Amino acid sequence: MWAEVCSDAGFGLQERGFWVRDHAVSEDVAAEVREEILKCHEEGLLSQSGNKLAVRLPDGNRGGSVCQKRNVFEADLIVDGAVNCPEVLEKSPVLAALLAQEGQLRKAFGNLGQWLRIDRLEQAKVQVNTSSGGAFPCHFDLPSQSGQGAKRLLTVLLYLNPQWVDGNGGEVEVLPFPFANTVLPPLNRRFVAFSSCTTLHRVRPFFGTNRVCLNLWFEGEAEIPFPAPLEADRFDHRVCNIVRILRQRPAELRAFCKVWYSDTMVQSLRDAFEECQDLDAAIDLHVEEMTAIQSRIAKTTMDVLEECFPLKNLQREEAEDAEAAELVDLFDGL
Ligand SMILES: O=C(O)CCC(=O)C(=O)O
Ligand SMILES: [Fe+2]
Repeated sequence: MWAEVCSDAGFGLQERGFWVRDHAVSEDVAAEVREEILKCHEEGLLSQSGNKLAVRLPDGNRGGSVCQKRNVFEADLIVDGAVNCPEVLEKSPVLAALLAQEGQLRKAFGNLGQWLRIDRLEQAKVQVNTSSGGAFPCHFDLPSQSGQGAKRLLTVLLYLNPQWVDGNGGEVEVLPFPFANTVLPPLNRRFVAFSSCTTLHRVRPFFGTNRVCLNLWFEGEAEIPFPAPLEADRFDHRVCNIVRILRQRPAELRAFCKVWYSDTMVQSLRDAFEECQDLDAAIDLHVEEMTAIQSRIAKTTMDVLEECFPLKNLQREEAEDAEAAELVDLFDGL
């Protein structure tokens, strides 16, 4: 049921940590799965989605407070590798068959090379954003029990939105530092895969009717670091050095992203949650933590990154320069 994962996936995943493929399932499968998920939603089998926002508690400790996301409904079908919501799967035979074939995906990702092995489908979720701003704040898909044993590696999203048009919003925005932010419309049959623990992403506010998607989280092993170090001959060598260090230490990369994407993170929190005390407390804590991290980053590092962001391929830049020079020649004689 799943289309082949082609070889350019390996390149995208290793270099940028994400990869996009259209036509990932057939038109018929997409239509049937969408219908099944919407029917389950109509029958009340999906519940409103919440996030635990990190806040500073009155006793000074760091704690969590659950806030509901506006107009986002979901059901976890598989949790820790086991069926969690049998009532949704019983009513959704095509979705159940698609999930039963997740091994095809694992095998296809495994065929990308020795550097990647996907072991099991750890979690699966269906989700409906029902307009009027359903959004997700910037986040990483960290496993809930982020202890030693947790091996969550790859997030896969499948969008089922045949009516989506420009202006509906609900795009997933991937922030694959140090490359440019990538805004991906949730197009029907589109499949987006990324490294779960190192790819910052958010969902922009949605204003259409019923944005449907299937979320899969896979466990596995990848050559470390994942994504890989940048190829030194293709990019600015100073950025390659900084990125190599950050990618080797995913927790540092995530901390760095709090600084680099600070404004986007704050805006995404405001987009996803109603104005409330907990939201203000979460933003205050973000600013506090961001400021502490910022003080640990050397000014020269920030200067280099600011000069080069978003990172461009050196060869392509040279080709663009040559093209621009040709144009100058062309117009010189006029
Ligand atoms: O709705 C989407 O496009 C992605 C949702 C997401 O990021 C999540 O559930 O972790
Ligand atoms: Fe996510």
